[in-house]
Amino acid sequence: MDAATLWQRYQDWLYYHEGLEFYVDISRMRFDEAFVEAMKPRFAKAFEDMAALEKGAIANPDEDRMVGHYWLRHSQLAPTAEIQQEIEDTLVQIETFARKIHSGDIHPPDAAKFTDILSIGIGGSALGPQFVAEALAPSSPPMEIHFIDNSDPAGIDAILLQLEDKLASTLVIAISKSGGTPETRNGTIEVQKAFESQSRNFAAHAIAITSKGSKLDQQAKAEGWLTTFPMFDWIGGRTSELSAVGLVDAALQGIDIRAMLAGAKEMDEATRIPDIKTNPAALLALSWYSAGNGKGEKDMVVLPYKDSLLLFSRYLQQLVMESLGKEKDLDGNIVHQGIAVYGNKGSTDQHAYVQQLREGVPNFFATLIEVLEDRQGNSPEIDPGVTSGDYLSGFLQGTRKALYENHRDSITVTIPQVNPRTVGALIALYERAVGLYGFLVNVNAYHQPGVEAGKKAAADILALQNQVMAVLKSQKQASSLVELAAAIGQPQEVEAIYKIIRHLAANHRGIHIEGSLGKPSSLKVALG
Ligand SMILES: O=P(O)(O)OC[C@H]1O[C@H](O)[C@H](O)[C@@H](O)[C@@H]1O
Repeated sequence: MDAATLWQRYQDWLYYHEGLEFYVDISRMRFDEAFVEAMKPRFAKAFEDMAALEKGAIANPDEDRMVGHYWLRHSQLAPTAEIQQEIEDTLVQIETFARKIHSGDIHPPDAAKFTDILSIGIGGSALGPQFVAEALAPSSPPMEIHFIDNSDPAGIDAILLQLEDKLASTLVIAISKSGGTPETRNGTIEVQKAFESQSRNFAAHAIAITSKGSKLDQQAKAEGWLTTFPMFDWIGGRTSELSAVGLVDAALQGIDIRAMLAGAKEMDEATRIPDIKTNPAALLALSWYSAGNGKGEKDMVVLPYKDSLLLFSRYLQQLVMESLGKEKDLDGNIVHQGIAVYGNKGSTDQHAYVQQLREGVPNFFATLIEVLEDRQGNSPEIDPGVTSGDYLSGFLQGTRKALYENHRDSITVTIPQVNPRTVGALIALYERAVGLYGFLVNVNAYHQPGVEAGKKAAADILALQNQVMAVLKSQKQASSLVELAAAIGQPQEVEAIYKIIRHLAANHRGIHIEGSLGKPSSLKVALG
């Protein structure tokens, strides 16, 4: 395509949202008008399905659930007055709580104010709060946030070490929709023990964000935690950033949560329009479909050219991959759908893997996120008349051009600044694009049956470990791994038992080993 035709294509396809000053440019995705025409009937159906979802249809049929994250920022859209009231009450509850924490009206037993937040959660109960903290926390926030998002003991230690001298003024927020996720439970128990080791009353430092009646909810109520915030049944983990899950952390850090919600609401209005060309989420879904043939044949590489948006690609990884990565479509056909997402930030990644993007296996399309404002205030000159921000902007344009010239497509999303309103809008844009794409390829974007298999297998390993320990306790002589497996009645699990023993031995858990760990068949294992 010559320069004049490309410039015309740019102008023809450029989306601009006046109020949000938000641009989406899909001109560097190589689809043609015939493709757009062919997609129109599918989009017409997707727009209808989306409208039904927003009205409260059971859009997550396997779990028999409504899908209501759009109501969070426009409560009047909720299908019942009761849900509308719950949304509004929770928002007021969050704001009142944050105000009282900041003022010291609610304070810990041994300090005048809470100074730090320890947010414990995983998946959708961590990624949104982490992304928003990185993007929006002010330079001197009223409270500093820390996260535990794994069951890694060394990771937990690192966070507890940071907080060792500040536990007296630390507010712990346990976040789990189900209230039973093991990683979150483990982190919470370890933190509870850390408080107890300093003879502090954990309950007076803790709040929970969880579904009503969950195990976590019951624990918080039974132990008299400071308060609880509800996680609604009709909100999925990966679309929960604008529910209490994300808003409590954000409000406590002094982030304007009403502005986040307002930005999301404005974007929702723009992405509700049932017309491909004037709907930015439809433009993204169209581009994803064209890049990967509607089968996810190309990965989505996300490159925000702004350090504070570093975690956006990680956040999108769950939103896109957990929503779209499905074995079966809604009719039960095996489809193996999905779109792989990865990325960190530009131009940093230019010096890491852009070499492969430009010249290597062409199995991706890029999404470049551009922020127009370089920094608040003036920039020093690096070269005469040139700032660091000019370089960054040049690198973005350069990468886009170099990729396109070598037949690598890209989308560019441009926002004026990173602020609560634009971040809310970005979240809403991608939530809607994922929803529309899910309808286009006919998958349930709101369940995650595949995650359960791994969770169940992990629980089986822990059960096996208990059985191994019970057998070892009852035996005087050392046993081989094969003998142990036979004693448990699970001869097929020798390899799993070997790995359990190796892990226990590395952690001083009373296991005595003879033989070489490098030669599993040589091992004799006993307690003591
Ligand atoms: O909020 P929770 O119930 O603890 O769930 C946390 C996460 O765990 C699961 O494995 C799901 O796949 C995620 O969608 C969810 O966000």
